[in-house]
Amino acid sequence: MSLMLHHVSMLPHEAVSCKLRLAGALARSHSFSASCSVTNRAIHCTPKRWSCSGSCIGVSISSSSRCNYQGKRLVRSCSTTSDFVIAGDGSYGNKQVVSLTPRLYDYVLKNVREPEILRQLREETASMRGSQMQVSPDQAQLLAMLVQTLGAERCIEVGVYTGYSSLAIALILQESGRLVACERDAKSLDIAKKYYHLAGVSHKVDVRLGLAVDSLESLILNGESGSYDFAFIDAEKRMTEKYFELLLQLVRVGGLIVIDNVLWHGKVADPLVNDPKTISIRNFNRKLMEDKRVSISMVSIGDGMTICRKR
Ligand SMILES: C[S@@+](CC[C@H](N)C(=O)[O-])C[C@H]1O[C@@H](n2cnc3c(N)ncnc32)[C@H](O)[C@@H]1O
Repeated sequence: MSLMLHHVSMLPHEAVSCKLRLAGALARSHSFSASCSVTNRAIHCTPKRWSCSGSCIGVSISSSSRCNYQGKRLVRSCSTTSDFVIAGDGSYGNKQVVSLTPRLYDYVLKNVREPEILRQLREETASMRGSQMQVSPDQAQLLAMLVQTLGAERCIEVGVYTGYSSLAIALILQESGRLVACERDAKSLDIAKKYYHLAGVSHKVDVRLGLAVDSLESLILNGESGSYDFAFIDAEKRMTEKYFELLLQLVRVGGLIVIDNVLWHGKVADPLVNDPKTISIRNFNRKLMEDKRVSISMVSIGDGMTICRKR
């Protein structure tokens, strides 16, 4: 199955640029790669594995010539400035939401005030196995902003890896602040600890090596329920609901619990993807929608984060 778009109104270099954008868009929205070619009048895109059924993509070459594919209204523009999407549900009108392209994301990253020590940690981690696990600089900045805005003193992180998000939090915490950092992998924790030391924040971080559930349960047993202001969940995805329940006990009313990877590379929205991790994230997102114990805001930053405020 392939997608063909007419581009009679485009200049040759625009068509080539559009071809690249389409291949990227298809790859991003469906988690697989697509090969595209440009002919005189059309761009042909052939995904290597077409997993799109009920909700498919439409693509617009310019704002005036829009191509709806299989009757749905999710639109990607190949304008030279930006891509955008429109909700498939017509009740949202024609509200256009900007969609990140590599160029636009580079722009976002250029507008992140990343502390030098975080940049060093990110660069050291970049060559390591699992480097894609660390939160993005824009996510880390948002986490730090939430902690600062909340005036948080007591924080918990579940899933430290080499410490990028925990260091961002520790850096913004007041001197009297404390971050309980839960991680089961000693090797990656060693790197995190090295950077806490280099950044002069070791005294703010209480590292807990071991299974996060055990660490959280020990905090509860220690009588610390309701005493934390902020928590960030970024560990084993099938355990997210368990972490959330424990953290809901540990966080005070008005405190925040932020959950990472709620969009799971877009797989949560693809009914044909039903692996255990995707199902568990999808189920968790659905439950959270109904959970009256928290106010929620799902934010499409990084791989998607949901911010929950305990009521
Ligand atoms: C996505 S990474 C965390 C990335 C980190 N927040 C950052 O920004 O660099 C997930 C981490 O959770 C850890 N992890 C997974 N399951 C865990 C568990 N049951 N208990 C503690 N840590 C766990 C993994 O070892 C891994 O380092």
